[in-house]
Amino acid sequence: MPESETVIRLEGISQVYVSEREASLVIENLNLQVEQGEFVSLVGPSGCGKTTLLSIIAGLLTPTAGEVKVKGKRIEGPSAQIGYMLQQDYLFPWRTILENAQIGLELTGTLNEQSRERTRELLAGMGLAGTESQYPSELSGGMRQRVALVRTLATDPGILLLDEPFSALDYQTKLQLEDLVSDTLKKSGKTSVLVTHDLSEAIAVSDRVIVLDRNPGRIRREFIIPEDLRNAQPFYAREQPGFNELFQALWSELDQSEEVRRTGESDEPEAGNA
Ligand SMILES: Nc1ncnc2c1ncn2[C@@H]1O[C@H](COP(=O)(O)OP(=O)(O)OP(=O)(O)O)[C@@H](O)[C@H]1O
Repeated sequence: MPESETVIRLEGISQVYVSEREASLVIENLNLQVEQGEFVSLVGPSGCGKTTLLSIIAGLLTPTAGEVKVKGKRIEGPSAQIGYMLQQDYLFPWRTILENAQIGLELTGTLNEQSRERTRELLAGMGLAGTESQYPSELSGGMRQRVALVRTLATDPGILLLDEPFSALDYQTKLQLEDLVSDTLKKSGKTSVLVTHDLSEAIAVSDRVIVLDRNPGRIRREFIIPEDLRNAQPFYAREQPGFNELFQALWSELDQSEEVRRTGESDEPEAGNA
């Protein structure tokens, strides 16, 4: 088994948001490592700082304390090696599908015949061949989200940050897209961090699921997903033995996390922030 390589390293991350009325500690002394090719999901109660963490990893937000390293180098701003995909597709309605998909290439000055061809291939791989000259309004929600994924992958980032990318889709489309995304990212060896509220999605697509506490955001517990679940396609992982037990364990951890919030008590995280 090859030695793992740490791609993302968060060290002692704290984030305080300051408004006119108050300062709130949203994340406290959080440490996290994500290895090359690993798929990690972050789950936790609303407001525990999941999106804030993704923004910090993406270099869009400088943390109040601590540092982020990507492949050993400190992140100080947005980087071409990190792609970010959101709940909404944010496609430009006046651009065709191909023009939307290659916008990152234009912005990074890397649009050429070769990268355009690669984008066409990515569209075809997502079942979108033939839509290149159509406009976003002519596509379904699931198709648009696939275009958004192609746009993110077109610049070939090594790291993918996914902030609830499936949550606005109907259930069937969501399951199909989970399979497609998981398959595409695994085959291309990307390192991925997904934020989701859907526990079964987190179990089905991840190598590791991290449960966060709120007030302040800290790692409460992490779950390593067993190999047979990891090797199954997300759709079928849900039918594997052990899936329901894992779901219950995660649910219970989340419930306790909510309980901490409701009572205002501090609870020692079981797995620590390591
Ligand atoms: N720019 C900001 N300024 C001040 N407070 C902020 C800012 N962004 C987020 N917050 C606050 O920080 C906390 C964490 O927000 P964040 O969006 O990171 O949480 P989350 O876990 O992603 O939430 P959700 O699951 O609801 O999307 C929330 O209380 C939010 O109101």
